[in-house]
Amino acid sequence: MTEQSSIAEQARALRDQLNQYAYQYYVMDQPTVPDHLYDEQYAKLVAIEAAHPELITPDSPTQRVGGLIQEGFQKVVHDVPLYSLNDVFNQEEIIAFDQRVKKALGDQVTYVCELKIDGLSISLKYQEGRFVQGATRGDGTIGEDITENLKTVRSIPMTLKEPLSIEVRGECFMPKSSFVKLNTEREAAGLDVFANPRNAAAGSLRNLDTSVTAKRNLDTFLYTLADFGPLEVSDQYTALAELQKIGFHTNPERRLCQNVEEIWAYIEEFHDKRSNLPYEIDGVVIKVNDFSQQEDLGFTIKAPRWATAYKFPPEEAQTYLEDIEWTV
Ligand SMILES: NC(=O)c1cc2c(=O)c3cc(F)ccc3oc2nc1N
Repeated sequence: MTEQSSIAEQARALRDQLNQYAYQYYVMDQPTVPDHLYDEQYAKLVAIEAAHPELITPDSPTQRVGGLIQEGFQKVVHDVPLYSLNDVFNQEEIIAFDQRVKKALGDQVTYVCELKIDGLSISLKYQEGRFVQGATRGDGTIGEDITENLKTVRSIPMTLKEPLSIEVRGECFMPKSSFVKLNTEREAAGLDVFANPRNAAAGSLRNLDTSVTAKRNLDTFLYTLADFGPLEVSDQYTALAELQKIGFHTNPERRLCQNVEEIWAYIEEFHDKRSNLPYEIDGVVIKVNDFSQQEDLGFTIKAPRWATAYKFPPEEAQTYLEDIEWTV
């Protein structure tokens, strides 16, 4: 083997190892390697790439730091629209939703409940397993191309575990700890603070300087494929497991519910747990689990008939700010 190819081999091996560590850390929430070992291997890759820039690849972990100053954001037309959800606010409305669903489908319906992450809707496109485009939801049909910003979000895979050409949708959010740290720094620097993590995530993602995005510790939970074609999945619960298997961060609190009682128990459980979660939620999304049943129900002009979003009462607005000493 020549010197050059062994260097290229070293770079590829380091890249793959570091990307696998990142998958374990950001997607599986199971750190497998002490930070100093990660840092050592990262430094080796940086050194090789500095000496041999031609070996830098788009999925190298060294490309996550951003540094591109963009003029503006291009528009992206979503092939499959990103619909919004109809909101419900109490148990009676959930019972009515369940009755409408069963009127159309019969009694054999299973639901999947997911936490409603209070972030920014994003759509991610992959071609043969490589990340090619990321966009905001926008008005559901036209969004903004924020591909370069999303490349700095560590939980978004630059290459999938399988060479799939797919489009996935989910939420990009700022964890509460990152939000408090950011506002503390901004306060100390005499800058305006962000009102809530959702605004902070939006401001960080839609920043023309990607090195700013890279420093904001954004995270993601993906929850749906725009088309299920390439993956053999027939229901939402399985789809979430598949999304995780191919490389995406999914929210672990999802639960299959057989009836309104189980849905309501899930809602009460996470209403109580809400303030202890490391990210903000503003409710629970209830979905018919089976995809063929989702298809039977279809969509209205603006929302799916097979899903609804239960919103927590507003007066419980997040009060986690009280646990830090604000400089007076
Ligand atoms: N914020 C969320 O955590 C969240 C949001 C949506 C949607 O907006 C959504 C919109 C649709 F048209 C269909 C399914 C959806 O599923 C969703 N699932 C989630 N977990």
